This record gives sequence, C-alpha cells and structure tokens, in this order.
Amino acid sequence: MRTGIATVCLSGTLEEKLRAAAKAGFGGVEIFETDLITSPLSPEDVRALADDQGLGLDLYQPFRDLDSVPDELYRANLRRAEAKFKLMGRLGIDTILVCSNVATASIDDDALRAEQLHGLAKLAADYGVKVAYEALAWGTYVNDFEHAWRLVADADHPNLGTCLDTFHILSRGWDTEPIEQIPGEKIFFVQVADAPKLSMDVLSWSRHYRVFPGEGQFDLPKFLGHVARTGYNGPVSLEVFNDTFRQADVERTAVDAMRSLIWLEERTAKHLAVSDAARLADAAGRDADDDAAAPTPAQLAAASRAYPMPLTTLPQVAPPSGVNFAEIKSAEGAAATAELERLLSQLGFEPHGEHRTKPVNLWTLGDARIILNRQQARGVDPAISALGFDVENSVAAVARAVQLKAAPVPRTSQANEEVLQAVQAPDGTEVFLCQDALWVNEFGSGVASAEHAPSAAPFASAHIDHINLAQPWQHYDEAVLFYSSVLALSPQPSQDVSSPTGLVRSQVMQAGAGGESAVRLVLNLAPWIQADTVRGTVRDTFQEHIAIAVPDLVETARACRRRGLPFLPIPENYYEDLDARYGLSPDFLATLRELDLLYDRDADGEFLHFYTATVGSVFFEVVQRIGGYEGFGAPNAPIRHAAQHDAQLAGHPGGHR
Ligand SMILES: O=C(O)c1ccc(O)c(O)c1
Ligand SMILES: [Mg+2]
Repeated sequence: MRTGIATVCLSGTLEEKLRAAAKAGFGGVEIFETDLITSPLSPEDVRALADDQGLGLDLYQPFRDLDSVPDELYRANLRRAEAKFKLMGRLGIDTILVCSNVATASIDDDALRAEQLHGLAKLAADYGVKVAYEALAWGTYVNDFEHAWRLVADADHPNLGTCLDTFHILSRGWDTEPIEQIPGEKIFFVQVADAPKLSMDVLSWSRHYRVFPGEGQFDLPKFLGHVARTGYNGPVSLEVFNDTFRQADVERTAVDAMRSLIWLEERTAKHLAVSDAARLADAAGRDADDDAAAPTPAQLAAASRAYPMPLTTLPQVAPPSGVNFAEIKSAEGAAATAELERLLSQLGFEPHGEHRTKPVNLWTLGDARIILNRQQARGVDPAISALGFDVENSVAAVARAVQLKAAPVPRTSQANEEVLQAVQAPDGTEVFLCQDALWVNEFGSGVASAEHAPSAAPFASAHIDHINLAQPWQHYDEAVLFYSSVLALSPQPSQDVSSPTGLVRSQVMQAGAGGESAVRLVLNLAPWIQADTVRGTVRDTFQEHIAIAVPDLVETARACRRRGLPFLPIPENYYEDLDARYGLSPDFLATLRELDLLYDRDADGEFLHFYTATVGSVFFEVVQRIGGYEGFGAPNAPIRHAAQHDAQLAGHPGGHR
C-alpha cells in the first residue's frame, strides 16, 4: 500500500515536515497550500528536497469553492486554478484536490456543477494535472461522497476523479458499501483519518479532533476494504487536523502516524479475510461462520494479496494473558525506598532478596510480582518504570512491536540469565514481553517454584488486577494506539473523573474476557501531566498505582491494619452518601467506615477496595471483585483524588495508620 501523510498533520516548517515524513518511512506527502505559501523554499527547492529524501509529492491541496457559482465567478476560479496548475508543474505534483463549495455556492444545479467540473478538468489536462473532487461534510450542496461521484461520472473527463476522505464519509454516518460501485481508476486519492465520536458541529470536529487510525472510533478497516475491492491502488494518505499533533514533536508524530497506517493495513487485511469468506459463504447459500472474526494465517495471507492494493501484515499475537510483573524504580539508600519496602511488607508482600547481578529486588504476594529497581534511579522518586506482560510467543511479540516502530529497550544479561525483551511505550514505560517467570530464580536464594513464587495463605490467588499509568497529553492518543497495536489490548469507552485540580480522563485498555484472567491497563490523562515529568518525577503532578486483587478484602484490610499499613483516609461524607445510595446493612457500613474501604455495585456484581498512602508517585490499591463486576469503582475515583490532594496539602501523602 502506498502510504502518505498531509503536511497539515505535522508541526514545524515545511522542511521539518518533509524530513520527518521521510524518516518515518512514508511513500509520499500531500502538500498543504499554507505550508508551501509560508515556506522560504521555492517550489523547485521543495521538489529537490523531497527527491533527495525519497519522498513522493502525491497531492496539492486544497483548491476551494470552484463549483455551483455564477459564470463570472467561475471564470475567476479557472484563472486561480490555472496559476495552481503552473505551480504544480514546478513542484512536480500531478494531482490537485478540489473541495466541494462551502462558501460561495449560490446555484443548486447538478448539471451546472458537472459542466463546471468538466471545464476545470479540461484546463487541468492542458497542464498534465488530474483533479480529485472531494465532498466536504459541510459542503453547501455537495456533502456526500456518492453525490460527488455522480458529478464526476456526469462530468465525464479522464482528468477528473474523486477523492474519498473517511472523515467526511464517516462523520456523517454515510453507508460505505456504495464505494464498491465506483471504478477504482476513478478514485484519484484516498485520505484517512479517525475521530472520537463527538456530538458537535462537523466542521469544528473535523478541524480540531481528527486523530490517526486506531486512535478514534471510526470503522476504517471496513472503509478501506471497500476501497481495495474497487481495484484502487493509489496513495492511502493521512489527513489529520489535530490541535495536539500540530504542536507535538514532529518526528514523534510522524512515527505515530506511520504506526497507525501499518495497523490499518493489517486490520484491513483481517477485515477482508473475514468479509470475503462471509461473501463466499453467502454466494454458496451457506451461513457465514460467525467465529471467523480471527482469520487463519492462510486466509490473512490470501486477503493481503487478493486485490491490486497489497496489504502488509505483521506477526500475529494473541492478547496478553496476564501481568507478569510490575517494576518500580527507586533510588538506592533513599528514605522513600525504605518507605516503599515497608509499604510492600505491610501489604503482605514477601521479599525474595537481591538479583544475582543487578541492584534489583523482588517482592511477591501470590502471583503478584513487584520488582524494586535501584539501577539508574539516583535522584528519582519512586515511580512505575516497567511492566511485564505474559505472551504466548515473545519472539513474535517483539518482532511485531518492532515492525510497528516501537523502540527496543537495550538490555544486558549475563550468561545463564533469562533473556527478557522489552520495548518502550510512548510514556517511557518499558514493556516486557514474557513467556514465563523463570527469571524469578535469579533472585536471592532462589524462589522455590519456577512458575510461581510461594504464596502465604490467604493470598494464594492474589494477583495484579490493574495498573494505572499517567499519560502526558502530548502522547495520549499515541499511547492508545501503541497499547492496542503492539500489545493487542482493546480500548474501552473512556470516562472523565473529577479531581480537585481538574478533570482526569480514564481510558481502560483491556485484554481477556474479564474476571481474574483479564489484563487491565488504565491510562490517565490530565492537562497538568507534563511529558518530561512522567516516569521519574511525577510526584507533584500525578500519582500512579498498582492494584492487587485479593479473595477477601476485609480480611486483607484487617491484616494490613495490624501490620501498620498507612491507608488513604476516606471522609465520613462518603459513607453517608453510600448509605443513602445503597442502604447497606449497618454492620457492613461500619466495617467499611472502620477500615477506610470503598464500595461500588452494578448489575453484574460488587467491588470493594482501598488505597495506601503514596510514596514518590506510587501508591497501591487492593481490590476484591465479587460476581461479574468488571469496573474500577469509577464513582469512587473523585473521593480518592480529593483524599490524595488533602493528604498532599497536609504534607503527609503517607496517609494515616
Ligand atoms: O477542513 C477543510 O477545509 C478541508 C480541506 C481539505 C480537505 O481535504 C479536508 O478534508 C478538509
Ligand atoms: Mg480531505
């Protein structure tokens, strides 16, 4: 698939944009007119720079408000177009995007529009230029891709085709099936953008909230599947107007963008494999196989080559089946490190001593493994630094991650040590892809069992339930795509939670059907989380946590109290509200109150949890899921944020004992 990106997606000067696009591996770019006009580079310089970088210049855009106008204005528009055709000759660009009229359209007449488009194409032909006509979602008369295509067909000129842009099609909810009625050679250009579903006017939505494929909620694989079936084999180009990307680091955004297209190619091949099989079954009068959601490797390979547009696929991986470990970086000899160790032992974790060769130690509670790493942690407050995920095949998982442009974490290991492989997530977390937990044998006197550290009753089934990571706003969308494409976690609907210093967006990324086997990562986004403070010194900006699930929360809380664990204090008002909402039994309510426990309930079950004090930027949560409860106690999150805020103001994030 020919990959492309519009210069409007990226920050910086035109030169920086072109260099970043080439470095990220794009085949070509769309030159946005503003980027050219504001550039000190001559059109010839731009052409030479792109050539030098091995980057194609695939499209010039946008040309606005050509059609549906009175004759005099139309003639002025042709003069304007002619100047652009000449410019394109100097740039070496052969296709121009013409948007449906949003401003000066005054005549609603399809015959006139077709005639005016024909006239433009005729002029374009004199300059060797092709015109791709795009229906903007807010076009005055033309705002639907089928209408644009009908006009192109009626205008009937070889230099006129249509441009399909996913945003204009999917934001309006148009059915994408009719795309297959357009001959592939009459589609001159394809633009892709994803977006979160928002209820606002479509122009503002388009100009500010587009995101890269996989970062929003549009069904892009289905769209691109229809396009592939037309026989189209031109550029598939990202056109993403986004306030954050416009100010983020240009090279980073270009890599995020490239990852999104690689993801889209694979998803499209998967979609086609399943959908082609269903169509075949349908044609043969058989019922489609409902389980075909995951195509076989052979079906996937066939689908990736079935149409003129080749679709690159990646090593396939299953979603992770568990959290192998969490690692906290904490400075050697620091008071906070001693505090953290005390917290772990008060929680019931057992120490397993030092690693054979590294300044690292291991703590376990049932299947929950936490590593304290003093390596390169000087001057750093305790912070979550790495997560291990259980995967079926770590070699395939790492190969997939690298193809998705994840940066491998350089690591050294001694002979006869387990070789663990890791890649860096956008927020700096090291993500380890683990096939087993044999590495635990490298600690202390050796942990007895290879699979599991020994567990003390009643914590036999304790495990890591979820991990909350703070995400700087600059990299939030990138993180969602990273965790879904590299790790195969699925984004759940996000929620906004109030806190004393602003709203916190909470985005759950999950694998597995639920219950004990689910892998849950919660990404927290707040405007005050700064990119350069995450992973190390978030203390004053945001707190992150590791949640441990236990079979009996009340019993665990009592044991923790006896060991002197500092709990996060919960205000009395909370318990009065809880009683008002649920009418809990007085005994149960008294227990919750006594132990600073929080409670939630939904149609599927109940949830009990408590929080510890914070050390550095890290605190712990202990949870018990009862019945089919799959949430995270969201109604209680504002209570937690406020209590942590109060504790911090009081100067003892340590909480009370
Ligand atoms: O927002 C716009 O005006 C605009 C311009 C050109 C495009 O290709 C597009 O999709 C939107
Ligand atoms: Mg567009």
